[in-house]
Amino acid sequence: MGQKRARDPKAQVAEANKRKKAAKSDAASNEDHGSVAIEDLNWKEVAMPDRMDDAEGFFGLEEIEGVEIIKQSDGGIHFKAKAGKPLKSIIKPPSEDDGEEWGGFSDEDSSEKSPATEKTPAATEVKEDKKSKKDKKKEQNKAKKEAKKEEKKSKEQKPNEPKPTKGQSIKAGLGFAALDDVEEDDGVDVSAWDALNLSPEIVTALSKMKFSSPSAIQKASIPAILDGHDVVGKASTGSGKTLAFGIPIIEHYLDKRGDQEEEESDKSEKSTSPIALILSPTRELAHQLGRHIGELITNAPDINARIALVTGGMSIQKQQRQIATADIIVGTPGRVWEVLSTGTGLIRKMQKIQFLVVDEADRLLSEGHFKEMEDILNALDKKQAGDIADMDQEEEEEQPSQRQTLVFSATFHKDLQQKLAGKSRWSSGDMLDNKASMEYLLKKLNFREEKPRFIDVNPDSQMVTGLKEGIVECPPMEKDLYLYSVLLYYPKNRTIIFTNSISAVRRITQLLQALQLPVFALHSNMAQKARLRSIERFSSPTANPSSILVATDVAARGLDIKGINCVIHYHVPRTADAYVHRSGRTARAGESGKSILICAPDEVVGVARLVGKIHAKKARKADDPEGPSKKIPLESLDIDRRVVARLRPRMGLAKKITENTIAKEKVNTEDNWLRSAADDLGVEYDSDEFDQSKGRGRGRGGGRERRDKEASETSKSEMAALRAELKHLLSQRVNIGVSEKYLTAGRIDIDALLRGEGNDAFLGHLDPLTF
Ligand SMILES: Nc1ncnc2c1ncn2[C@@H]1O[C@H](COP(=O)(O)OP(=O)(O)OP(=O)(O)O)[C@@H](O)[C@H]1O
Repeated sequence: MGQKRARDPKAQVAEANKRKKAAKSDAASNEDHGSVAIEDLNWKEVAMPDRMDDAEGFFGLEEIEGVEIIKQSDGGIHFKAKAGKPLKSIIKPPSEDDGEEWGGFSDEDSSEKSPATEKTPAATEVKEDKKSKKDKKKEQNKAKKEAKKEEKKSKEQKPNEPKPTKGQSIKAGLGFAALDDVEEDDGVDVSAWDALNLSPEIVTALSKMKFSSPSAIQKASIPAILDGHDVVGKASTGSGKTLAFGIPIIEHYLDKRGDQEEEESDKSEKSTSPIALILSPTRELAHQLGRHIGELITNAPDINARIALVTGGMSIQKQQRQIATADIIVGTPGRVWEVLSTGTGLIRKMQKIQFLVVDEADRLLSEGHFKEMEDILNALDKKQAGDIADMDQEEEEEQPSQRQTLVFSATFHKDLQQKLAGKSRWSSGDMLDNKASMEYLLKKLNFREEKPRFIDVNPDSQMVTGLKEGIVECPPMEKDLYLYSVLLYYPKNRTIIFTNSISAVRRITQLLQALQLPVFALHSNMAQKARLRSIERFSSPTANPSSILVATDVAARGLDIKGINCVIHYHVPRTADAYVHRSGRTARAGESGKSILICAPDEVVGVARLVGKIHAKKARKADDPEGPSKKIPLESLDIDRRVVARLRPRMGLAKKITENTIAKEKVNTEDNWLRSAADDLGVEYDSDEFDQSKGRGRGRGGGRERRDKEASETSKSEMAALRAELKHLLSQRVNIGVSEKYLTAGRIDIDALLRGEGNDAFLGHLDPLTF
């Protein structure tokens, strides 16, 4: 039977000293007699869920298994191993301090581990000694790095090896086959990274990934992070922010591994405290961050850092097991908190992290994640979730943390930016509004330095270079028609369409499906697996190059999908930042792309103001003749009226089919719900009777329901007829004022069409849109 004892934390230090002095001789002599004293037993702390960390009475329980109690003649109690178990299975192994490594420390120094003595001069000495040892180790590592680098360089400098051009080497998008095998000799010249003095392992990975030079944010942030600073990084979408923090994390992993190899060479188990916690606002983004950093690890020789993904939709227990052995944890705040707070010992592990990364920080700190962020930050700093009103008191208790805090985004609203840069003071008023909550969280981030390094590599422009911005104005009821027209203008473009509602995502997806376009949906009401499947299908390298993803703003931030050429805003974004992030799904990593707003006339003024705000700084600099123009770079795109007219019939049919399908689904859902409610009540459900009693079809408010009901009653044969008619129309090219008999009269480049080039959706000459 397992034995338990209460552990008195105060007596621990003294007991440790006593135990240590007596351990060797006593253990040896007891072993001879087959019995062991209580203090020599290999006690194990009883694990408690982190939420019960402060549970009085349980705290400090220890247990041991496989022992038998022996009463001694002098009344004392000793223990021996149960029959069949070796004695050593119950004896405490020699402590770390017993090793020769830290020779020269007295027994008193062994209490260095106790928090009570951590700040004594002796402990400081130990720390300093450790530090100098660390420094030495670092120097050795550096020397090793240099040597390896030289070796690598000489290998790389093969004669006649063509150097890739910059454009060739930069490719956006990880694709989902990102972890595919990479050819050993497939690397590029990476000498442009030399100034950052990275480990050869990482340089090799960068070469294999074909990242020939660091991006501006990487060049500026990596050295600052490696030097131990807190960093707030701002750079445009798709500019490589992930590796700007990912590379220093892996560098730290290598350093730590080097230290451990030396310090733990005599230990059977390696320490598994994680190095970094990376928080992201959405599941997709968390997965992508994990994949991107994972790609760096996979391509680096001899790096086995483990990444745990902690997002909703997966098993909590599994995630807890993964965290226990992970080096890097990437997750969304809600799930991270759920997993940490219900786990055992996980919070304590997390308190040892070296890096806390808040990606898409303006979103994480401002919106909807307040509670979980607060809980996580409190837990990291060993505080209980506090009342906001108690902030002043908490302020006094706050100590700068040891970890580095890295905060990144493409957008920081002015106020947040100033606060992060330490240019404006924290307000201490009512903390209940949004702005105040954000400030409160910022304080909770607990930077280790008074002012973090604020690195803004694009202070004058939030929009990425290589992006063209356009606007299509259309009648309010014809957005679908104009959307379809734009899609046909750019038939071989991978496109994301953003809407402001889940119902719009559902409707537009069905509409475009009816029009036989390769379309996928993404919104937060979808099951996790369906969400990942949509992204995977949309982004797969083998997917149709004209694939379309219809999404809410859940896809607006961070998603890095290869080859997206076009972003369409079906609904005007609600904020300027949303416009920046949505548009940033294209024109990534030096590529080009276009962002098109579809607007009703009454939306145009608001849109112009929104886009103007984003480009304001650039426009203000227009006094400089070499500088950018004062004009807002938003092209008005004219869709040929003939195109719109020719597409109207097919759009009419597609809309009818979609409305009928959605109405049927709705009525079925409602019927199912009523039927089960009637079942619960033990009454019979008659839909006609219910309709009459509800007055369906009569009076105010009955119109929509009536239409739904009528639509849902469209017979199968009517639907089949609609589908057949649409199919027929879709099988034909859209004729833009040319008769089939003139096909060969030089107005159409038949050869180009046969080669699969040009726009084969149309018959006749069509002026391209201005971009
Ligand atoms: N040094 C580099 N050279 C070339 N490509 C790079 C480099 N660093 C990163 N990339 C690629 O650039 C793309 C964008 O990177 P990342 O997703 O980190 O951008 P981001 O700045 O975080 O964008 P967002 O603000 O939209 O989240 C990725 O496909 C990545 O593989």
